[in-house]
Amino acid sequence: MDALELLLTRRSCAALAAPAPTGEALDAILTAGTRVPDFKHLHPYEFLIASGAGLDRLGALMTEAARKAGKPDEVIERCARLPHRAPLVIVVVARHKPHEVVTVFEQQLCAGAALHAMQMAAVAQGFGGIWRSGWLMVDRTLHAALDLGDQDQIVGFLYLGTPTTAPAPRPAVPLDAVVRSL
Ligand SMILES: Cc1cc2nc3c(=O)[nH]c(=O)nc-3n(C[C@H](O)[C@H](O)[C@H](O)COP(=O)(O)O)c2cc1C
Repeated sequence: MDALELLLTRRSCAALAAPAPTGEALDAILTAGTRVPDFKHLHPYEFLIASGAGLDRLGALMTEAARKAGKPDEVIERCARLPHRAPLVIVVVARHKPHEVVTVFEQQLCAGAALHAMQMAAVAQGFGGIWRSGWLMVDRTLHAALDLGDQDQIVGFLYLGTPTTAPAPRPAVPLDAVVRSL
């Protein structure tokens, strides 16, 4: 797919089924995540991959986080199923690298860019995906369970798989609503 066409027509897809990207396709996706703009090349990110039994493990950690957070029963019960909305979930983490110039925020932006680059690399290979967040993205119990430090931050859950429905084209944002000449 032409790069500009991909950028101008991209859609997320929440309706995802097997097969998930594996092997060389998955390697290309992960590599795309490492090709993003990265001030001082700190690679301030980590990609945690869950598929198969890994989805169950991630769901169990989310369930435990919901329990510890005192969430209502229906929220706790739903957590185990959350990761199973796609055959592959990549938890994208901003892994803080202490640096005298590059701030925590800049490192988080880099990790967010990595997430989107991976989503686009998946689409370019015929797969689909969606960037998800929610309260679990900022829950420190889940962070600790994933062996993340206090300065680390999950920036999103990238759900990937094969689209079961083709998303409709998205209405264009009028440029004059978001662009201003200085
Ligand atoms: C930081 C971030 C967090 C998001 N969290 C969610 C989410 O938890 N659930 C969801 O349905 N969409 C979420 N979205 C939006 C979807 O990723 C997607 O952009 C949206 O469904 C619109 O589809 P489109 O990308 O094709 O326009 C999030 C987007 C961003 C950038």
